[in-house]
Amino acid sequence: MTINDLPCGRYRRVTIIANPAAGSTTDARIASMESLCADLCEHVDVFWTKHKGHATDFLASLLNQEVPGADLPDVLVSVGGDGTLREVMDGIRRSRHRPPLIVMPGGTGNSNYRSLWDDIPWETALHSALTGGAAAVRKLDLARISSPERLIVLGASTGLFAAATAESRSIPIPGRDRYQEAISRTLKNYKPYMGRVLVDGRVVHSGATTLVNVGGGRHRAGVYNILPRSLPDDALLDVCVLDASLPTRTALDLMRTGEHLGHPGVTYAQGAEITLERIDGSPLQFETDGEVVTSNRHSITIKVLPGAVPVIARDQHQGG
Ligand SMILES: Nc1ncnc2c1ncn2[C@@H]1O[C@H](COP(=O)(O)OP(=O)(O)OP(=O)(O)O)[C@@H](O)[C@H]1O
Repeated sequence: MTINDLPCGRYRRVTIIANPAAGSTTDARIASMESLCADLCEHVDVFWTKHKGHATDFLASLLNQEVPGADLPDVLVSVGGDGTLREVMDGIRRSRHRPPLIVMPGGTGNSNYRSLWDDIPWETALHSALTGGAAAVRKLDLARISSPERLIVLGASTGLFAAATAESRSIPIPGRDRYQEAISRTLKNYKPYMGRVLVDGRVVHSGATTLVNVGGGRHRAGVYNILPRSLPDDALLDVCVLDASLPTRTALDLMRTGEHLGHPGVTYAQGAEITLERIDGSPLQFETDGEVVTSNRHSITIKVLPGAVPVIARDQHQGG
């Protein structure tokens, strides 16, 4: 069979990378995805990760093969949550051969999926991505922090969001409701911290800080459109700071529709390098892509990696 004989004529060989430990990645869902791919492509491989970091190692080895004529995938599918996606993107970024990536939901918050596909049913998104109907390849910006080096796909946050991410790990509720519950529990005793935010070296905020979110993706926790101006491929990071002058519950309600912008107590900016500092002597608690990072640091600097990985996203879609 040649590529022109295929039902879609677009991709020949697909590799699905699935994390069995992610919130909603089940055998049944992977079997359905494999079957849809098999209808549209000649060859489908499924790789189940066995441990943390496995997806990165697997892809860095698969996509760096030098064997002439090696049967490399010409499209990849990531199934898991935001942590899985970060590991997949890290593997692609380290590779010579970089096929486009289709992001499928299989996690808890699935914010990246929402940013790229507007939460349409995954069957529709996967079909569009494989056939090219209403979908396009875009070179997604990523970000990184150093010491230790860490890739960021969706975003990083401090304050309330970082504390709620830590809280969420012990809550046995599936899906996005877990983060809602974590935020409610965290809010009961939450105290803002004294912080400063610099964008490309310019101070945009200094004082009592409820949370800072940098991305990346428009949504966090799957439901908060905290960075409504974020574009996936504009070579800029967006940052939103919520200070203590706006009641937090009001701010969270407004964030669901992105209407928090312009309110007193909300600072929004864009740049290539964002520094988040805690200035009251305590360590800065932060998370990246849904994972709390334990450190004694008082500041982190996040730098954009423009156009780092090709992803297939909904066409005409502006989401970040
Ligand atoms: N086979 C495995 N067993 C255990 N952990 C794994 C395995 N493969 C990957 N992991 C780790 O599982 C963690 C959780 O995955 P992920 O973040 O994708 O899911 P989630 O937490 O349910 O989703 P979300 O980010 O949407 O909240 C990641 O940190 C990843 O490194």
